[in-house]
Amino acid sequence: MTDPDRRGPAPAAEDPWPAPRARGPVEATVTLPGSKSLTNRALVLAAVADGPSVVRRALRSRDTSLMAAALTSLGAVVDTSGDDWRVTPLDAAAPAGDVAVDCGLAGTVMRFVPPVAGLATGAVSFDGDPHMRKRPVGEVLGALRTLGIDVTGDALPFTVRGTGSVAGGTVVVDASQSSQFISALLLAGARYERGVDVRHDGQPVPSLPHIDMTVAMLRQHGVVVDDADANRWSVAPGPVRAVDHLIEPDLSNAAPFLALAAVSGGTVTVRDWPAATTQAGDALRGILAAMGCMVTRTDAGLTVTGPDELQGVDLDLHDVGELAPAVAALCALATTPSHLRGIAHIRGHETDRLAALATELGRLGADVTEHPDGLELRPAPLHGGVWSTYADHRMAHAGVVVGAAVDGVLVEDVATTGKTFPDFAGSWAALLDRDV
Ligand SMILES: O=C(O)C1=C[C@@H](OP(=O)(O)O)[C@@H](O)[C@H](O)C1
Ligand SMILES: C=C(OP(=O)(O)O)C(=O)O
Repeated sequence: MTDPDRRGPAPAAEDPWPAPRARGPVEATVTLPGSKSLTNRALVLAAVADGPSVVRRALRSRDTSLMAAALTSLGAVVDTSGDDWRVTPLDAAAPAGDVAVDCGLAGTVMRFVPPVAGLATGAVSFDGDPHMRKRPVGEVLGALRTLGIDVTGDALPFTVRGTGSVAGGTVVVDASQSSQFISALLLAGARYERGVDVRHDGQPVPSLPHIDMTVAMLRQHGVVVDDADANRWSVAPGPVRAVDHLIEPDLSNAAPFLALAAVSGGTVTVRDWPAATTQAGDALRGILAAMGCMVTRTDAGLTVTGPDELQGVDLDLHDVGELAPAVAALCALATTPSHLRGIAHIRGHETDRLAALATELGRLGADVTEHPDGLELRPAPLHGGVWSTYADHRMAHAGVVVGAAVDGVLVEDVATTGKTFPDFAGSWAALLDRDV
């Protein structure tokens, strides 16, 4: 299985990586790579569209390369040679043959590609990294069976046998573990004979902005989506118009960079911050302001200036759980207590993030309590030590944020950031005037 961007093109960092320390206020302007969520949606929509299209300034990272490879194996042509990726959609009539899809550790590949595989012809077997076999996908696979697709299995490894057409119809899923269950069924649903009508039944769906992103992008492709009622999304059958997308910078990956301003009392600007966006990372503006930062958006981008004393916060991060690792790192460095709640679902992310954050922050001296759905942190002096990342890019982000403020933090496998950010270590070290 191909895995070209596991380490990115940059020289491998020392492992464990001595996280560079901010010796004073960091003053920097950064240009971030494109959004993973936007790139992988744009690729899926291009693969089921009615003509060729271009994904401009696509993110080139492990997750997006795996998505491009997966769609290619289903019969789409994805030319990733330049910054703008050119996609020719898959031809349902042309047998893809029996192929294998590597999901790596990408939730978007494991959940968004099986509904597309039903539209190809042939047996498509899915597998991924060891931890990926533990991440939930059974609700999506059960829904696909209800919609008329032959699927064997309830977790990785599983097989989808596509026949080139899917009946579609109504399904009920419990998406309380991941919003991606809903997005997955909506993205390809217009191409099903009866479209798809998805209802959620269960505890509240997390990460709703990501479903809004899916719906907004479907509408850009001319797909009719009814999301007027809570917990119900209905996609009318019809063509998915080919549309070129320009990918915004990844605002969730902005978290560690803006956090650097917060912990060093410096000023960091992230260029090209969109004035309007469906990205969950936009919530960083409010979160950092609540922690005492000065946050301004101008034509130059989003600028954050850190306070003299970082304030703790009491926040429900249910909608923006992917920000939790970086925010937890900031809370551990704050001068007042914090409570992060509503994020039980992040136990099903790249690792059990609540357990991982409690363990790693605790190991460096943080006063942290792990709850079933969150973390409580009280001010405590932190010290250096090894920070394990559990193959989780956002655990690495949290580790380097702590390491910017505390001497002697050694971040294991910082290269795991290649999941969504090529050469993260190089970009981070450059801000702190250090070679990798
Ligand atoms: O659809 C997407 O692109 C994503 C949805 C969210 O997943 P969950 O709903 O599982 O939290 C988010 O955390 C993930 O990083 C990306
Ligand atoms: C949860 C995440 O990723 P995935 O798309 O693999 O679910 C994440 O990037 O924080």
